[in-house]
Amino acid sequence: MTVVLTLNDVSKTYGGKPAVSGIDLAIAGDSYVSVLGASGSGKTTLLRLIAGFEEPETGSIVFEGERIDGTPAHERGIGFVFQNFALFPHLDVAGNIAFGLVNRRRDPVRDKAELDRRVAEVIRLVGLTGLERRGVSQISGGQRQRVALARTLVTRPRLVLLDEPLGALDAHLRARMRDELRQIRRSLGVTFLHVTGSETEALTMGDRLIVLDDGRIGQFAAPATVYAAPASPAVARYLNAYNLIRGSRSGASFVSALGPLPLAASGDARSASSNPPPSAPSGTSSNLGPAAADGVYAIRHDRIEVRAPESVPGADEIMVPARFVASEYGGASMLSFFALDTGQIVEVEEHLSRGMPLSLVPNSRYGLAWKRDAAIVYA
Ligand SMILES: Nc1ncnc2c1ncn2[C@@H]1O[C@H](COP(=O)(O)OP(=O)(O)OP(=O)(O)O)[C@@H](O)[C@H]1O
Repeated sequence: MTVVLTLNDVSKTYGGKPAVSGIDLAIAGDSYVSVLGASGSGKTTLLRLIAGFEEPETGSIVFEGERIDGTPAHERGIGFVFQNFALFPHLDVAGNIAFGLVNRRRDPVRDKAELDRRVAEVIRLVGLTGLERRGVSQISGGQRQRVALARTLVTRPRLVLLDEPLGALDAHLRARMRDELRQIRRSLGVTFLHVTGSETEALTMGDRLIVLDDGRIGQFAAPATVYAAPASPAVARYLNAYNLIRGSRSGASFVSALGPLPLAASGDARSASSNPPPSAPSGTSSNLGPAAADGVYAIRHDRIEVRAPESVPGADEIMVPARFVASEYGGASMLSFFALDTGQIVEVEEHLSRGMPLSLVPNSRYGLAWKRDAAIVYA
């Protein structure tokens, strides 16, 4: 792996409050890296530090072998695309794309033929052929997004920072642009560092996924690894795919307000006990049940099966009673909400390709069953 960007112990505070803290990171060349995290977790700050719009208070940033912290943004050779594309309204599509190449301080392109060739090349790449002379107010949101991308790519950066680039687009266009962004990146062999608040986008786009947790790196791994084995309850929470139950580990059980949840026999249990005890983030404790204990039991939405309340669980299973509240039909899957006897709401995702789920009656009681070894215990 060739490393294109390294951050060593990078920190930044605003008014004494940490925005990012002690970030260590090595990003491979020719890769797509997504950055996921809650609002305020430091995603934009991280990009601004790399771009050069902010300077770190500690640590160093190395890009293509050269230390760049302290270097002005326009001399770093790093491209960026932001959510509000900030195109020049008085210039047409080609004019917007050419602008940066003509006006950059280092190595401006003044030769008309060379300029036209490079602009045409990138217009073809992002699929804007035929729209070169349109004003940017006369094209669609998706096309404007492509102009913003083209304007960056035409300068041939080795690294492009994208801050919620698809945030302004409608759901259909967003899904299409995800695929296009991946293809464009691959064809150029550049590295994309893409910030998003959407777990779906983060999981589908990146070859690797960084989860930021309160200004620190919560996990940096392949999306499938993060999804299957989140490093902490905070990471699991951002994925929006796990039910989290608070309690503590006691021998072969996890003791919660629901009662003891037996754990898988040793060897099967997936435990994240090497992680520090999770802290209770303010304002979210109701998602975790009673706040008495310092451990967390995580069970993925799609690992739970809904059964008749009187059914008997297998020896390797757990079953808890719950009251059905409501369902959301999602096309390929059904998301159902159940209230446990503790009042905590649990989500169950059933893939409809596996057959039609039980037809559920609101306020009726059911059994929620899962394999003991499907749980992840942070304790
Ligand atoms: N210019 C600033 N002045 C003061 N505080 C700031 C500034 N920029 C960011 N912060 C604070 O730093 C922290 C990290 O902010 P940042 O914008 O990086 O988060 P984010 O993950 O990008 O959030 P969002 O998803 O809402 O855009 C937050 O607590 C934020 O309030």
